[in-house]
Amino acid sequence: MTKLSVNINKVATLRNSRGGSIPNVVRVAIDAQDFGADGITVHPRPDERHIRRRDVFDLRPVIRTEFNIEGYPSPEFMELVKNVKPHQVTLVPDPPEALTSSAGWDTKLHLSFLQDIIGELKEAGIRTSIFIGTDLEHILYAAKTNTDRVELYTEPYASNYAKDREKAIEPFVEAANAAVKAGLMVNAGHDLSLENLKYFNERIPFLKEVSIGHALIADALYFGLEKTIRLYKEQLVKEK
Ligand SMILES: CC(=O)[C@@H](O)[C@H](O)COP(=O)(O)O
Ligand SMILES: NCC(=O)COP(=O)(O)O
Repeated sequence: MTKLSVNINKVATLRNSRGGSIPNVVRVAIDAQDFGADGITVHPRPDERHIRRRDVFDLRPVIRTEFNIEGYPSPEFMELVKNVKPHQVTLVPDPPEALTSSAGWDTKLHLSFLQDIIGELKEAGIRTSIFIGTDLEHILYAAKTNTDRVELYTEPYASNYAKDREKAIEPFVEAANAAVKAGLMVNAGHDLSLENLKYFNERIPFLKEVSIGHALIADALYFGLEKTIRLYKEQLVKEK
């Protein structure tokens, strides 16, 4: 079954808005795993707008599922992840001022850089994933980086889902098949939600993991975290 990694960036956003420790990010990570999350994802951005460096160290010992840390592989980021040693690092090409992640890597242009970074992470015993779009050449070059996985950037799917879901999913099915053919495993994330997740998972049945944060935390404001995680997990159950 496709694993659900809950991204708790937005819990930290709420906490930081008042400068205290409510909601408690570590408590939410513990409870999210108790409620069925298969992993916890964080994206410690350089400006610490939500997840802070301190959070990453505080979270590590309470992760009994999988810890996925996303980010641009700056020297500071690499020092952090090699220190913390999460199960997986997802490399994202975001510039420091990015509002959110809005593109995957040009793996052809950055091949040598990514090969070096992935070599360092693998040497540290960390599974690697590259955040990527559906350009088939980028998928092929991702395989040349020696990464374990790619994470398909799903915002274009989410934003076109309501208009025409068959059209929206097509490039992702093609890219996912090309990735598997190139020996890569496939993750996915960004703007996945209760509305669009089930169809995405049905059409790409070999998906290893989805990481979901913004919509899931927003849904938790209405349904509560436990019910919300259950609802998202239900979207990932494969029909017999
Ligand atoms: C890589 C990705 O698509 C998301 O995890 C992104 O990291 C979300 O970042 P924000 O929570 O800062 O929007
Ligand atoms: N890698 C995607 C992720 O972790 C969460 O993205 P979003 O659900 O907050 O858009």
